[in-house]
Amino acid sequence: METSSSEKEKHLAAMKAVTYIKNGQVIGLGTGSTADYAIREIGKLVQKGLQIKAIPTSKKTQELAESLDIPIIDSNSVDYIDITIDGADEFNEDMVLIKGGGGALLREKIVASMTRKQIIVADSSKQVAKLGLAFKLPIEVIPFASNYVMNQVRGLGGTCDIRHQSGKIFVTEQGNWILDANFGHIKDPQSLSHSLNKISGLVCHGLFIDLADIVIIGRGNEEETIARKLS
Ligand SMILES: O=C[C@H](O)[C@H](O)[C@H](O)COP(=O)(O)O
Repeated sequence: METSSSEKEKHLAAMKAVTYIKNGQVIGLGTGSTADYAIREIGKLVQKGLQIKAIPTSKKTQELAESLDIPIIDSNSVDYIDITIDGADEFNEDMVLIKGGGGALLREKIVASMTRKQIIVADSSKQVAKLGLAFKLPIEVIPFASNYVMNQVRGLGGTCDIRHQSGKIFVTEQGNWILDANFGHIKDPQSLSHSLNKISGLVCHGLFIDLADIVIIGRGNEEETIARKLS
């Protein structure tokens, strides 16, 4: 499975993250290659007797969890989630994230909002001094509104492309489209988030602000933990 140093770093971060899980908790399962390492580790712990219930953030994650016999529950059956372990495409020193590279940002943001302790796992390449330069900001839109939203994004100083996959428009699990928006260096994520949230037809954007409680970064042969607040 581990083919490169970044895979090793993802694995290290994921292994550390699962140590936060306690018996009886409701666990949010993120989406992506880093979250997958944590899900596989949770599967091993479940086989050894750990009792948890899990809420997946995508069909792919649900399928992986089910294949490992991790019990799945409906997101509407609980009022909160104890711990979620998820990845990120970028994060900065303020623990502001860009997510959505895999197109799962909407369910990921809902799950993060329901979560008491959101743990982000990442390899060291995801840590950036300037958000938005290396990775474009994913924006989920209702297809009917895509041209309108693109014009509004232009008005905010960004350019964007409709995401394609295998020559076709990428459709999210909610039936929406993703715009990958380039704002250059996102100097004021709060302000941009606020402006984006006001656009009709824009369902969700990939800026996660004040949602991460802990970021665990794999760095070489070790992992490093950054915590936003004590709990
Ligand atoms: O939509 C996808 C998610 O936001 C992922 O958590 C993000 O893209 C990071 O994925 P990976 O761990 O594969 O780099």
